[in-house]
Amino acid sequence: MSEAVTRIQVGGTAGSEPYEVLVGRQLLGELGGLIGDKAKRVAVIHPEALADTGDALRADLAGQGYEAVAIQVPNAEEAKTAEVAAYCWKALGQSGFTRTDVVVGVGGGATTDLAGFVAATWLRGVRWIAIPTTVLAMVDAAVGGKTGINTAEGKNLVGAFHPPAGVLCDLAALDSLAVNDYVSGLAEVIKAGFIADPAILDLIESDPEAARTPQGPHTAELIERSIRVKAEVVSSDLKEAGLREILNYGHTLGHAIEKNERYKWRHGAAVAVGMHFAAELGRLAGRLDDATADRHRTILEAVGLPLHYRYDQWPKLLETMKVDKKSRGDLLRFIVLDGLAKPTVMEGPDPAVLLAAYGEVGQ
Ligand SMILES: NC(=O)c1ccc[n+]([C@@H]2O[C@H](COP(=O)([O-])OP(=O)(O)OC[C@H]3O[C@@H](n4cnc5c(N)ncnc54)[C@H](O)[C@@H]3O)[C@@H](O)[C@H]2O)c1
Ligand SMILES: O=C(O)C(=O)C[C@@H](O)[C@H](O)[C@H](O)COP(=O)(O)O
Ligand SMILES: [Zn+2]
Repeated sequence: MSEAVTRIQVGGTAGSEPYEVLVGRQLLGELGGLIGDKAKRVAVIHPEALADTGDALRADLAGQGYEAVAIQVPNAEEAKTAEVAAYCWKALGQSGFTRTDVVVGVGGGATTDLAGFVAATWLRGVRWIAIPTTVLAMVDAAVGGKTGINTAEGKNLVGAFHPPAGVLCDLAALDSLAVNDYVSGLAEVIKAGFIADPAILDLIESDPEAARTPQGPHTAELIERSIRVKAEVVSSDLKEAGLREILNYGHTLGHAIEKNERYKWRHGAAVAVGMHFAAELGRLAGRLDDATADRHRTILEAVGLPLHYRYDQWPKLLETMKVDKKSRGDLLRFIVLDGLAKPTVMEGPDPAVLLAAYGEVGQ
């Protein structure tokens, strides 16, 4: 018996085209309809780890009459570079890709960020469809239209807001994911819990060990709840004029750690440390109650996410945080909580409080 498909609408306000995020199994039958009949060519951008999936998709699309090409890119953050984007542009140019043709990004968040960026920049913007294959990409990266690549100076420093035409989250894809990558995605799920939907935290805390696997009893609900949080925020503030900044909870320090580790740490792991830091910052500034701050430690630790980073790296991390996209001039800005599900912006925190918060995180 096939499981039900959940459809979550995104956008449709403030001039952005609406699109759907589908969550379920065996969703590939939906792809042809999303691509549409104006397209002649389809480029399937996939990571090395999903070579078979990329080729199967290409063959399927060719069988449907499209001129389909598969573009294989490196795994993980190695794909989010100007060089790899240029490689993709070359492949599109060589296949005669026009404005009515469609890019499909299948993979984790690194691949969908790259594929979306390639689609945003090719001919100043062609349609693209995301097929996220990690928890993190399903609940966060593939939804909301932030696309981009890294530079030597930092994370996602080059990019564009370019929403997809549709997102297909096939839960079966999660079965082949390494446990480390599955757990990394839980950081963004937990983020959605702290900033907007505490029921997510309750579900994870009811059995943290089960939450670490796709076979856990709450997998679909956790993914759907997190997507709804993201969908609601980006639908009202696509270009991060205000509200959308709450999705950056834990990211100011998290991105600095990723850069410091030359992108060898998974994004979710770095964001977990960043959320621990943000919770301590909120607590020490007298905004966040002890129980909610402590809850960050217990839930992140319970699913196996890291809480700590190297104490001696603070000066470098502070320097990197200055180019965070939330910074304004010399003003550092952090998302903190005024309480559970009450995210807010903290501007220009006292350097002594920042250091004290890092004192709880560094070791
Ligand atoms: N655009 C956004 O709004 C947004 C939101 C959150 C995160 N991100 C970005 O997402 C990226 C992290 O994404 P991620 O955690 O998915 O990591 P990832 O894309 O690096 O994937 C992790 C690894 O798993 C492999 N993989 C992917 N799917 C697989 C599967 N089903 N089976 C086996 N292996 C598979 C990948 O090839 C890679 O080696 C970061 O670059 C982050 O900045 C973007
Ligand atoms: O969608 C958003 O907005 C987010 O901030 C979601 C984050 O989880 C994501 O990692 C995003 O790519 C970070 O954006 P950035 O603008 O800080 O690079
Ligand atoms: Zn993130």
